[in-house]
Amino acid sequence: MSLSSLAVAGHHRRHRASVPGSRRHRPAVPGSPPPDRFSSSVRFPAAAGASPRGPPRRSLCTCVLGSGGGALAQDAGATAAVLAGAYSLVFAFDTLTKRNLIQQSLSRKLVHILSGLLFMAAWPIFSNSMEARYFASLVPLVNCFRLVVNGLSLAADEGLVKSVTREGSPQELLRGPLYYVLILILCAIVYWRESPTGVISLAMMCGGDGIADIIGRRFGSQKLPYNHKKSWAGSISMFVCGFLISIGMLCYFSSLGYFQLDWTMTLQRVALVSLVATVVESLPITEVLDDNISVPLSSMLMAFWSFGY
Ligand SMILES: Nc1ccn([C@@H]2O[C@H](COP(=O)(O)OP(=O)(O)OP(=O)(O)O)[C@@H](O)[C@H]2O)c(=O)n1
Ligand SMILES: C/C(=C\CO)CCC[C@H](C)CCC[C@H](C)CCCC(C)C
Repeated sequence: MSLSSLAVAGHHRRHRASVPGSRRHRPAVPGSPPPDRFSSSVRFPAAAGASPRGPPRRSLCTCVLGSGGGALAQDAGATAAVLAGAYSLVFAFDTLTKRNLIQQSLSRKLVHILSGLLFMAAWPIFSNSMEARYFASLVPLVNCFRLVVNGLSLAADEGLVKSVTREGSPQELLRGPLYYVLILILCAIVYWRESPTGVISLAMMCGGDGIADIIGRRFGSQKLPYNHKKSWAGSISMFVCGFLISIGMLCYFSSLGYFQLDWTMTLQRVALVSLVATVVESLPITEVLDDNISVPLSSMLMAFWSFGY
């Protein structure tokens, strides 16, 4: 069964399992679109296993591990692989920073951009079991513990501190980076591959906010009238790149069959979410509320209102 067929089958299994009357419960009448406040915005495939591409094929995992390759083995392997990727990413940028090949501030932002987007891009390698999202959330959870242990100076991972902090002080790990991984856990568990809300929220936090910093620091001479710490260049780049990265990730998950969207409506909705997140990020509230909280939460609220799930 291909990834997309797995997604379709798994998706419908979850839908049948959802509680009647809950937002996620939809009558499993083959072919009928789910009741949705936005009517034609979302389409779910007709029936479990009835992949638009014909009879389901064996999954990659089943082919590799044999017919006994279970969801548990697949999820355990995927968790180990993504965790190794997380450590490798931080190690790579620590090495680049140590060799003075990139500045520490750029290293931090590239880790900010790549970590969450690559984590999200890895979601399809997990199985279609109900437990898959919890396996995936183990990766940011392990990094959460890593940040706390080093932030409290109970351990000394110099590479981590250098590649993800602004000034190199361990206590910094307990703010932006910690909020960041907590948002990853939240989106993986609450939204997973079933909702555009989580995908868009992470795209805005990782892609939009990260690029706003890179562009704003470099080209942000024209400051915003209500916040002289932020600039038009940074905010415009956040809106444009946040929009494009959100659409790109939605295309990615849609192409694998996790959801089918009415793209005319989706482009409008994502533009609205990107505008709201950009305005929130531009506000002079960073001292009170970190961007790694305000940007994803405002995106979540707007996306959930727009898409309805
Ligand atoms: N809309 C924006 C966002 C950021 N910036 C530039 O990027 C810098 C850092 O932006 P900020 O969002 O405060 O970064 P943080 O999320 O706090 O990350 P870091 O801790 O690395 O600063 C700002 O001082 C500013 O120079 C900008 O010009 N316009
Ligand atoms: C610098 C950061 C935030 C400040 O705005 C990002 C901190 C990133 C964490 C230290 C590491 C997070 C790793 C991800 C949970 C998993 C990435 C896996 C992927 C395959 C690389």
